[in-house]
Order: sequence, then C-alpha cells, then structure tokens
Amino acid sequence: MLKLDLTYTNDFLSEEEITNAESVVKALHDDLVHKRTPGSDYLGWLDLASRTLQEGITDILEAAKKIRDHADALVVVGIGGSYLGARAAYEWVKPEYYNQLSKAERGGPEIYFLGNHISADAVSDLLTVLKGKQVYVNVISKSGTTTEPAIGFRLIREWLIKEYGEQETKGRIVATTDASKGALRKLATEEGYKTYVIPDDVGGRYSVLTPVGLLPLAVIGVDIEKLLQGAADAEKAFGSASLADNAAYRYAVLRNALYRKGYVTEIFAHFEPALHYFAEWWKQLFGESEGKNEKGVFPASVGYTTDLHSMGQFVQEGYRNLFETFVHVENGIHNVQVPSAKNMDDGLEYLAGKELGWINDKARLATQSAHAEGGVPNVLIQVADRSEYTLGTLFYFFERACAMSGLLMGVNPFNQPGVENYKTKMFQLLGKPGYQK
Ligand SMILES: O=P(O)(O)OC[C@H]1O[C@H](O)[C@H](O)[C@@H](O)[C@@H]1O
Repeated sequence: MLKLDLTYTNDFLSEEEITNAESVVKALHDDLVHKRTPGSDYLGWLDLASRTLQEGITDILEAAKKIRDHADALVVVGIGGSYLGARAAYEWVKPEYYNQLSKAERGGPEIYFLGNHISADAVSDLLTVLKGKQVYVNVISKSGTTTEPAIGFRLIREWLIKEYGEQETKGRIVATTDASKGALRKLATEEGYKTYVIPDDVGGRYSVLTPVGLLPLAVIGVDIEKLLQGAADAEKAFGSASLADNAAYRYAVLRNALYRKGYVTEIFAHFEPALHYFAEWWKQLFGESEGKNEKGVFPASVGYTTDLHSMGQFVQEGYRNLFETFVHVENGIHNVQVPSAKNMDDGLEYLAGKELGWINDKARLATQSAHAEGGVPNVLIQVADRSEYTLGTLFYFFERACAMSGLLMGVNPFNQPGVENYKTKMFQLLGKPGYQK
C-alpha cells in the first residue's frame, strides 16, 4: 500500500531508539481507539472513510452531477481545513493545466478557489476570469464565522446575484458547514441553499474525506469512491498497535526521536509539481496539530528538483536542525523521453531516449544520499501512483501518524487555540463590535 524506507535515517537513529517506544505507543493507541486522548471529541476521522462508504455517497454524487451538467466553473470558498484537502486532491489527481483544457477534455467544470486570502487583486482577477461563465459556488466553513471565506462568499454571492438574480443564485450555491451552529448554517436555512454537514467530531484539518472535500472533488470528476476506499483500506493497514506492523506509528515515533535529538524542522520533499498542495495540506495537519505548548516539529516543504536550485544549498550545508520526508510517486501518468539532438552540444546526448521519470528518480536518489551525507536524516515514503485510491491511503496514513506523533509529544493534536490570538488583534484593529480594547 505504501512503503516506508528508513535507509537514510539509520546513521542518525538506531532501531532500538524506535522500538523503545513500543509500549508507550501501545498505550496511546489504546487511548486513541477507545477515545480517551486529549481532544477525544474530534476522533471521528478514525473510521470516517469506511463509515461513509457504508452509509453511501449517492446524494453527493447526484448533487455533483447536477453541478457538472450545468456549470462552466465551480468556485470553492474556504480556508485552512475547509480548503487545502480539496485543493490537494484536485492537483494530485488532475492534469496540471486542468482549467485550460477544453470542457470535453476536462469532462467537468473549471475549478477556482476563493476565501483563502483577503487580497483584492486575487479576488478581482478571479471575477474577471468568471465573466460570461455558468458559475456555481460551494461555500465551506465549519464554524461558519471565519473572516476570509465570509468576505469571499459575500463577494461571489453579490456577483452571482448581479449575473443571475436573487432567486436563481440560491440554486447555484451549496453550503458545507456545521449541522446547526454558525452564521453560514443560518443563512443557508433562510435562503434555502442545498447544504452538507461537517460532522462535529471531525476537525477542519482532518475533514478532507467529509463533504468538505468530497463534493467539490466529485464535481470535477475525481472518483471519490476510490478515494474513500483507499482511506478505508488504510484504516486497517495502519490500525495496528504494533510498531512492527504500523508504518504510520513508526513514522510518528521516528519524527519524535529525531525531534528530541535537535532535528526540529521537517521538510516535506517531493519531485512532482502535482504534490505541491498535498504538501500544503500536510503542513496544516502537522503544524496545527503539534505546534503548541512551545513544542512541535516545524513543517516546511520543498518541490524538487526546482528547489534544489534555491533551497538545496541550505538543506545541504545550512544550520543543522533539519530532517526531510520524501514522498515519492513510483509511476507517473505519462512517459516522456529525452529526444536525441546531436547538434545541440549541450552534453545531454547520453540521456537521449531516457525517460524523464527515470531521470527524476535518479535525482531523488542522489538528493537523498547527498542530504544524508550533509547531516540531514531523511525518510522515504513510496506510493504507487497518482490515483484516487493511493491518495486516500496517504491522507489517512498522515492523519493517523499525526495523531500519534502529537500524543507522543504530549500535546492535544486536535485543537488550535493559538490561532485565535491574531484574530482577536485583527478584530480590534478592524473595530469589530465587542472587540474594542
Ligand atoms: O472551516 P472554518 O471554520 O471556516 O475554519 C477554517 C480554518 O480556520 C481556522 O482559523 C483554523 O485555524 C483552521 O483549523 C480551520 O481549518
């Protein structure tokens, strides 16, 4: 399902330093599955995929088909956990220039994201692109009160009303939010929007396999059943208490052991542009889960080989507090060969006829070896391909690993109290009622 290769951590950590954690992991695993951990109200993700498959996804698929049949463009409004999972899966599964393909080639509407910033320029640029298109909106907010998506939604809703009138607009909006609380739930009820519920027991950064991710992904033709199946199978594959059998727990123990040795920054490294937003999703997952009580591994990311020409110097020789986690996709979608061009004199003829995938992989092997030599331990996680199934397994692998890692670190991996501080200060500056100094 997924291979965890520790070849390049062996010089930095002994196997004993990992197996020593066996009994602690067993105890924490017991707490996790019996819902006795800190934040145990947020453990709905543990078996979310298998439960969702059992309950069925017909309603989501039907709603998605309706939008697919009528829309030229879907605008997804959300931030953080209500944004990154869908974006990660879209970019993982679909071609890099999906929106630029013809509708027939795409098989679904274009997709755009809004509400993940407060930039007037970015909003205006999006509205320009939407002109003349049949637009549908999926607004997503668990709390229903987050400033960025609330602003984004106001703007796109006003745009829809101008284009299609009040009545028709209501049929073009789907709201994904809390079952009963929050401003978005209230508005959706008043306006009669179609709605989906984000379960109470699933936090934002663990919500990609709820309607938060499933609806927009189904609209653009991502096979959400396979995505869920991958995660459901991962529930079993990474459900064992034993470190020997559970790669997710092994990875969790490893990053804690490295952390205790001073490797306090983890760089998620990949060699495929399609994984860029997966890395962004991963950063929120680990950053919000662990970064508290003045603890936590700082999650960063790089896209190689691009960043070997920018960050590569630092990783090789800079301040030594780094370790890397490589996620390697074994089989790309396309095969491309280097063409022969004898008159170019660029020293590349020895690679004529070679596959780019093969060259990319040699670059990855060389990077892992060089960085380890430079004092950067690195972990390799190998997955088969860019299929929905594989992605589902990887989402779950990291969720499970993150929960265990945070618990090992002694923090509550399921809250994010620190995020409120900037919000309070911003509300004071904005003059929000009730927030005056
Ligand atoms: O879905 P929402 O309630 O709008 O929240 C969106 C995001 O914003 C917050 O401030 C949190 O830090 C995130 O954990 C959350 O995913």
